[in-house]
Amino acid sequence: MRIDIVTIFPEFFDVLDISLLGKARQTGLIDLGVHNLRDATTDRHRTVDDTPYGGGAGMVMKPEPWGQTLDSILDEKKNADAGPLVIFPSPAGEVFTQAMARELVDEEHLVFGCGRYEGIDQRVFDHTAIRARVRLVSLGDYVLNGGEVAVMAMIEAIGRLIPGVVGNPHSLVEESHEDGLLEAPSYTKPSTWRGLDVPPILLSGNHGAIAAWRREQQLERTRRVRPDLLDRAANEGESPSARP
Ligand SMILES: N#Cc1c(-c2ccc3cc[nH]c3c2)n[nH]c1N
Repeated sequence: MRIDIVTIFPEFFDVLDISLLGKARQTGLIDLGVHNLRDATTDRHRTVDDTPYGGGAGMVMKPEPWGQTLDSILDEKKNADAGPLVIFPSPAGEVFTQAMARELVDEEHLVFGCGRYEGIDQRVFDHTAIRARVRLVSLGDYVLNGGEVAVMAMIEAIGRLIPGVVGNPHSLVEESHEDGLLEAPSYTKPSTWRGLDVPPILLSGNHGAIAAWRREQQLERTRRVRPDLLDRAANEGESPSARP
């Protein structure tokens, strides 16, 4: 997978040199390009923002540096459907979910555009949508100062699903949200710790009973902590376990 990131804080993504994603880059599973939006400016101060038309607090990101930077990433010869998917993190976007991560891991090329200030001039989204598929995506219902944190989270959630990135692919299946439920509690040695025992079923060796116990734990935890996930599954006509 090719990933391009447009940002005014390129050093923010230095962390993608380490851990599993860093290894994925070394082995060629992920090809990453980070583009400093200020490199597309022409003034001495490398200005990327200006005051908003219509007034209002804060500053808006100018369209010109975005247009020039995206020109260097998007292949004009490809039609919009054949080219990369351009994702702009935005509090006004569709909420990012594990299902979306699973959908996006099949993309050959993702471009992430990190806004700052009060956001990006709307014409950047409109013009980009002429030449590429565009999605505004939100990390959740809270306010961040820019798109970089959201892009980091999305890249990790998507990148770890690329075959070969995570050592044991089976571990991807038994995680929260993979089957529409929260994961069951986990335990390891010692069997007693500070007077707290591991549930005896987990020491029984009865794998069928262990699987049933874990399933019940998932359902109980999801009912208690995230009943909305059960509602979502019901509305989508799926049993929580029905993950494609
Ligand atoms: N994704 C996401 C976001 C943001 C966000 C994204 C981009 C910019 C650019 C300026 N401020 C931003 C906030 N806030 N909350 C979320 N869940």
